[in-house]
Amino acid sequence: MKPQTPLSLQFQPNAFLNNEYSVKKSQTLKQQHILSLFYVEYLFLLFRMDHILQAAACGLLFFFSLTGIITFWVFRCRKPKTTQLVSTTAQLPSITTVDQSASFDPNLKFSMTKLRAATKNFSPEFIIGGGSFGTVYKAQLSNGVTVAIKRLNPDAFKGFREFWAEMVTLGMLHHPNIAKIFGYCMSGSDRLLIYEFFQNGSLDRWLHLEQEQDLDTLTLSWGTRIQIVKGVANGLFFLHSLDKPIAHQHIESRNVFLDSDFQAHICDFGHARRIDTSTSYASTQFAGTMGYCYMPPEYKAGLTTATLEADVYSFGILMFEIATGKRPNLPTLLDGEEVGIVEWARKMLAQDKHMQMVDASILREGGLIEDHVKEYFEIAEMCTSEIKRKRPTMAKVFRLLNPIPM
Ligand SMILES: Nc1ncnc2c1ncn2[C@@H]1O[C@H](COP(=O)(O)OP(=O)(O)OP(=O)(O)O)[C@@H](O)[C@H]1O
Repeated sequence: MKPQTPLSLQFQPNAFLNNEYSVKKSQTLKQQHILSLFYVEYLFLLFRMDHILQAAACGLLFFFSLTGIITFWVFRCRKPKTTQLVSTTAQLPSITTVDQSASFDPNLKFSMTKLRAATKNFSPEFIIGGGSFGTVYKAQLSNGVTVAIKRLNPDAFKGFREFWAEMVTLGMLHHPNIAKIFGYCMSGSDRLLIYEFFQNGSLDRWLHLEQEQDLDTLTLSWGTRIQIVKGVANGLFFLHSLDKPIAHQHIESRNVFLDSDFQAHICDFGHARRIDTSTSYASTQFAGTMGYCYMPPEYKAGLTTATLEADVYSFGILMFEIATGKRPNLPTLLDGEEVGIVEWARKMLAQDKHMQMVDASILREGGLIEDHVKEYFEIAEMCTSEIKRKRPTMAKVFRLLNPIPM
C-alpha cells in the first residue's frame, strides 16, 4: 500500500475550508464493517446447503464480488466534485505543508516569526487600513525596509482566491507604475501578502476624504494630477500590451497608491484576468466586484467576460474624478436634475464649460492652460464611450496624454 501523508500535513484548500476529511473517513470505515459482516454470514449459510444450491450460491457470490470490485474502483478513480477556487490566473499549487513563505525579491526573506516580531504580533498600533479581505499593517523589516503587510481574514473564502490571484499576477510583473509585491507568508490559516509601502497612501484619500479635514495642505496640484493620470495610463498600457494581456478589472482611486514623489502605482490584482487574444476577452468570468460607478455600460447590461475595454472605461471615470475632485459614485445637480458623472461631463463639454469642471482647489492655483484642460477632458470622454469598440486602446490614450505637461 502507498504510504499516506498524515492528513494534518496535507494542505488541500477545499478540505481545509470545509473540514470534510474526518467525515468522509468515518463513513468509509462504517461501510467496510457492514460489508464484512454480510460476507461472514453468507459463507456460514453456504456450508449448510446441498450441492446444486451450493453451485448456484457460489455463482451469485462470484457475481456480487465482481460487481463490488468494479464499483469500488469506479468510485475511487472518479474525481471529487469540488468548487474551483482559482480558475483565473493559475491553478492552486499543491502545497505539502501548512507553513510556507516566499520572496519575489532576492534581497528580502520572510518568515511568520519575523513578520510577527516586526508588527509586535499584529498589534493594532501598526494598522494602517483595512479592506474587505483583511487588515493592512505597516512594518519595518530587520534590514530597514518598510513594507505594508496585508493579513487576510482567516475565514474569508474569497480571500483565499484573491491571495493566490494577487501573488501569481503581481509576483511576475515589474513596472514602475505597478505596485511591487515582495512576497507572501502562510502559516496555518494565516495568510499574508507583503507589498512595498507607499508613503502617501491611496489616491482616493487625497482626492476626497482628507480634503474635508485640511483643504489647503492636502490639495493635489494640476501638474501632480497629470503625473498621476499618466502613471496609471502607463501601468495599464503595460498590462494591456503583454503577450497575454491582463485586464485589471478594478481600476479606481482606492486602488492607486502614491509614493513619496506622488508617482502612481496600480495595486489590487485580486480580480485581474488574462485575456485570450484570439477572442479578445477572458475565457473566465468577470468577477463582478467592480465599483458600480466605474463599471462600463456593457457590464451593467449583463456582459460577464473580462475585457480590456472595461479597464479603459474605468480609467476614463478615474480621469474625470482626478480633475474634478468629484466622487464618481455621487450624482451631480445639472439644470435641476441629478445626473451621473459621465452624463454631467458630456453635457458640460458640449457647452464648452470644461474650465468649470475643474476642481475648485486647482482653479485657485491659477496658471491653468485652457487647451490642456480641454484635451484632457476629451480623452476622458473618449474612454467613457458607451460603445465598447469606440474606446481608444491604452496605447492610444498614453500617446494622447503625452503632450499635456505635468
Ligand atoms: N502598500 C501600501 N502602502 C501604504 N498603505 C497601504 C498599502 N496597502 C494598503 N494600504 C492602506 O490600507 C488601506 C486598505 O487597503 P486594502 O487594499 O486592503 O483595501 P481597499 O482596496 O481599500 O479595499 P478592498 O480590499 O475591499 O478592495 C488602504 O486604503 C491604505 O490606506
